Amino acid sequence: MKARCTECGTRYSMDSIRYECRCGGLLELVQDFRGVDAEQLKREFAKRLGERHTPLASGVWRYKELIAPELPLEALVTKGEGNTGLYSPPAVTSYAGCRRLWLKALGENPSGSFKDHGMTAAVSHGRFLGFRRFACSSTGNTSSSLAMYAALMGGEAHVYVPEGTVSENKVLQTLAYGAVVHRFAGTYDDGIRFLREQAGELGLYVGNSVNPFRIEGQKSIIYETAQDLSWQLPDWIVLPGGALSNVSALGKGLRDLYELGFIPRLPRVAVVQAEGASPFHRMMEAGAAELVPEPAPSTRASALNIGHPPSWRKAALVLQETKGVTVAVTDEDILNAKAVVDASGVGCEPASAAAVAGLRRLVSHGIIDREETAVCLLTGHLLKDTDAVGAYHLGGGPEALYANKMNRVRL
Ligand SMILES: N[C@@H](CCOP(=O)(O)O)C(=O)O
Repeated sequence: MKARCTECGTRYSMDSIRYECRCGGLLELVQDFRGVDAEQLKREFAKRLGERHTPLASGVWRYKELIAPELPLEALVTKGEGNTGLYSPPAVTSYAGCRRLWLKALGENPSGSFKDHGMTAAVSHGRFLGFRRFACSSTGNTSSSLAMYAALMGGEAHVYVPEGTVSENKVLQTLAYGAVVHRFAGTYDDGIRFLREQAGELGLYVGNSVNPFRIEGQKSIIYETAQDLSWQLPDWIVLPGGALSNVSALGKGLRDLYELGFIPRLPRVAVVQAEGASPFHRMMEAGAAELVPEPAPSTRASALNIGHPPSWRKAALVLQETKGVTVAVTDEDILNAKAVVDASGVGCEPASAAAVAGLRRLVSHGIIDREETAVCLLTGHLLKDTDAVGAYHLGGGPEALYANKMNRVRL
């Protein structure tokens, strides 16, 4: 396996784990698709949709040839991740305002978030290299996913979670999977800095998105979405932006599909940040070449509470390649959009709803045309943050749209 620095182009052989280049740039794996018969692969991917109880039944490992061809099947740590629903509820489409909208419900993954797509790849690779101890910095979804896969393979998980700003549901889920939870005063960004400096010394395999194998697994999200839509992607892919790993993985997956001829053109990408944690949006809006980190990010969409997203350079490249845009939305916009997604029967956590809120704003500002079509990636499950649900529906949230449906009755 080979990796290349996304900034200076230096190449590395990946016989051991490496997260960054000597220049400090992030790495990406180089896949060699020469000799791949795309039509034959498409048929194979369609056939695997009917598999059950084999590693290739997973919505990640279905695409193994494009993700980690060298990993033996026995090395895979998998729980049937992927295979999530793609829905088109009319209420959400009319709320967003575009002609056709699909919601990719990534919260239906085994640990309840999109992180499972990447984590099955990272933990499988770590196990293949002989690691038993895994680590991450997290706002809660990465930690739950890492803890689940580490437990499945009989390994240890050490997770670094900021104190006070992470949904308790996620912390409890992580603890329940058996992880050692290290809480600290600070943000996700501090945890990443700590692991970048200490993981090697401590013998820890890092499952964050600075790990290029995580990104390889995560790119299957767009493979699966494209396959769900018979390889006809809509005009726009809209997704929330925190650490921006989902944007870099989306970009890599789109490049693969285009290069292989699976899709005839690249859709445009819209990245939505929460106003209180929007360093990437501010950089793009200003046309700046460097990201200025936010020292104290703050949003109710806790998964987006990130001031220094490690993948910002990769994400900027994706926007350049896809003629993409960014937008920031308020917490109020996010929670109102979430109430609409929840009431449609699909449901999601607050950070995911940022995608719908952002789409609505982009349509109302004419940046996305009303006649265009979009997929919103809903990154996490409604039950990931029940405090947000309670505050909105029972605590007189920003616009207690549905609160009047809660009756207290005497029977
Ligand atoms: N919201 C994320 C932040 C971590 O991002 P990662 O892409 O580095 O794993 C979380 O759930 O922890």
